[in-house]
Amino acid sequence: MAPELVPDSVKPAPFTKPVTLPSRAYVTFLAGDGDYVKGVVGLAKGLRKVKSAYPLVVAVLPDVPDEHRRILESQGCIVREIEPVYPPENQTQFAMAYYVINYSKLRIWEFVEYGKMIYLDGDIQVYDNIDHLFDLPDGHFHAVMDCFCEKTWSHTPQYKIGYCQQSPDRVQWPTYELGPPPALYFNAGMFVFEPSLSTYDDLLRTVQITPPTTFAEQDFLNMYFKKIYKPIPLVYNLVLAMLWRHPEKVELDKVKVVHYCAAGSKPWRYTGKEENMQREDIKMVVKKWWDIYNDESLDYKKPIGATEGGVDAEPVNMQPFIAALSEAGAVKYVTAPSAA
Ligand SMILES: O=c1ccn([C@@H]2O[C@H](COP(=O)(O)OP(=O)(O)O)[C@@H](O)[C@H]2O)c(=O)[nH]1
Ligand SMILES: OC[C@H]1O[C@H](O[C@@H]2[C@@H](O)[C@H](O)[C@@H](O)[C@H](O)[C@@H]2O)[C@H](O)[C@@H](O)[C@H]1O
Ligand SMILES: [Mn+2]
Repeated sequence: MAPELVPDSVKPAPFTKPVTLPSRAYVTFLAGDGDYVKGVVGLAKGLRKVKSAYPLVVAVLPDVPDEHRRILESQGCIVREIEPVYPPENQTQFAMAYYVINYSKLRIWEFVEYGKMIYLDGDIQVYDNIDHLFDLPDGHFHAVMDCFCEKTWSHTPQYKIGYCQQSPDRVQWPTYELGPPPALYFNAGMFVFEPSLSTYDDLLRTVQITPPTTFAEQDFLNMYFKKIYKPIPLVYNLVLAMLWRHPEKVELDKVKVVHYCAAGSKPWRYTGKEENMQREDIKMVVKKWWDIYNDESLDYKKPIGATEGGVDAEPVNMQPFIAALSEAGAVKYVTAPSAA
């Protein structure tokens, strides 16, 4: 029977009405029964390593198997099933055929039990605490600007003339011939947003009347939030192509969030064979990802005495804890009357 702890330094605090702050959480998206679940496990462990104060919610499609959901719950994730969102019938050639399923990300606007959320792709890793981003002003859509220089953009006028918003002076946008330059455009692998049922309903209504385009929900979100989009520094979402497309803008040791979206850079599938994948900086960030993924000290441990596991919760052995405290002389404890 665990003795009752009665720290003699504790005085009952004067009763104050608890202040309930709108809750906050990170959220990611998982589809399919493939290996992206490794990305989400890595993300959960990375957020733990940087001591984030907020949970990670995982919006899973129905095709995510129970075994993967259990793995995520065992890593402390909050697993929420969502229904897919499909764009209207279309002949569009998405940059990647599987992008069609990424419209399902829009379901996260329905998570209104949270006042503010930070969305992170499953192929993202967080290497420094970014909890302060939750304090960004409401009423905007905060995300990092994308880069137009990869072949995936070859269908666009900006790619054809070599213009990129990351280095607008490198090739000037020919306003006379082409009109105003494209609006600032964000990468949809990471963004700060406020869930809202009215926005959610409007998003779903609007997506059904918007012809799909190459970058699927990323293009759609850029169009939808164009008026309130606020760029945040690149350290919050390093799209890896920036390393070879705009190296002068990247200080790798200052980067807080790495987005493994360059072709061949997904750590759990890394072979090093694709273009740019033999770069020393790429090999270093892939190793950093694996170091976290393989670090068992970062696995989730149920809080002491947590019973959320119900009847199967492991009885917690309090003795070492009490011994350490009593050695420190911090606590005088009395044995609670036996319940037996
Ligand atoms: O088979 C898939 C493909 C994508 N995703 C999710 O959708 C996000 C967006 O896809 P991806 O990151 O591959 O796009 P990229 O950023 O590489 O263009 C991923 O990070 C995952 O969170 C997934 O769970 N399973
Ligand atoms: O479904 C569309 C996807 O579009 C984006 O990926 C692209 C984009 O970043 C391009 O700029 C890169 O060239 C490309 O490599 C990369 O895959 C988002 O990262 C992803 O979350 C998702 O929205
Ligand atoms: Mn991604």
